[in-house]
Amino acid sequence: MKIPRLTDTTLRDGDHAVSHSYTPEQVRAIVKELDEAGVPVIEVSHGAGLNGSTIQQGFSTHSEFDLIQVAVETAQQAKIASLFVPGIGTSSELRKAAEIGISVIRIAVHCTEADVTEQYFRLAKELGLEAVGFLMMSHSQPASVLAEQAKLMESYGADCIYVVDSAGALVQSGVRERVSALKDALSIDVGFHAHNNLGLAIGNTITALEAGADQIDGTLRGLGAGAGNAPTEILVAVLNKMNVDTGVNLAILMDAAEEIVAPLMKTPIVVDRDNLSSGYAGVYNSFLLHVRHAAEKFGVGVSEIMEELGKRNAVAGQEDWILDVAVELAEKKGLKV
Ligand SMILES: CC[C@H](O)CC(=O)C(=O)O
Ligand SMILES: [Mn+2]
Repeated sequence: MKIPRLTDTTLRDGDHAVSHSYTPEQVRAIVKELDEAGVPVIEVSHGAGLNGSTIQQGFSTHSEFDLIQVAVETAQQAKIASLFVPGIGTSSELRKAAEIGISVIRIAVHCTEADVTEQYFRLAKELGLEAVGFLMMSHSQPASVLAEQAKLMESYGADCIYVVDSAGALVQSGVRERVSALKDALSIDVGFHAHNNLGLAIGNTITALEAGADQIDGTLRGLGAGAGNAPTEILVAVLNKMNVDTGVNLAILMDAAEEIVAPLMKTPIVVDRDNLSSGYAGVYNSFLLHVRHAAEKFGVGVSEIMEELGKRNAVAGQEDWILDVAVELAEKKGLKV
């Protein structure tokens, strides 16, 4: 197995889990430890990417550009990355983040919408950035479709394409097929980003590496959206046991996870019934809060609503389906709506 490049996204995916409340002091403390540990890439931005601080995505307590600036100033060896979702972010935020000093931009779209990324890959390359494609909700399409989408991104100038298991819905065979298909189709790096809704974040990441992935993601203590991500410290521990030397200092990561990140958690990151339902149904975790409200209001189960949304292939932006589904389920049960 080759030595993967590790990106820690505690300060981006983890931003969802702390309700966008990171402070400059917290960013400084986390970047300092990750950098000293030797983590090569550290991602910092609103959880939904640059310019995500809105009523729809949730307002941030501090300007993400201030947080990115702190990260750039603190890191001695690590590259600072940001996430960019076309439609949420615009060229102007991408330019500003590049000016502040990020080195890597990760451009994320639903996994059938690669065609909207062309202008942003081209701009990223003009700005001298490393550009990574992020195919979100990769469980929802077969490997062949992902490979076509990834090839489009490669043609726009991407340096790496990630299979992103946004809903934590993939099992190991699904990861293997998808990563292998991208490895066969592309001549650039392939990455894998896990969520833990089925309890498989670490196992799936190792499977991705066995299938040839070059880059992987983690977050300290698994802090991330939904059931969280693959914990960076556990990934390094497991890779050490497998004699894959990432060069990252495990002791520093364990201390940072325990002493800096664990105290930030409002609730522990666990695979509870609701997170498991969302992963099992393959529904993105941003639906969960609204599904919980609808379930309570109409007297139906969260898992029943999730199952139906999964059957309808709901993707981010279709949250308005939740009420229709809850009402239909309640009516079927003869409940008053
Ligand atoms: C809204 C962006 C999203 O959180 C990206 C990501 O990490 C994922 O899809 O898992
Ligand atoms: Mn994620």
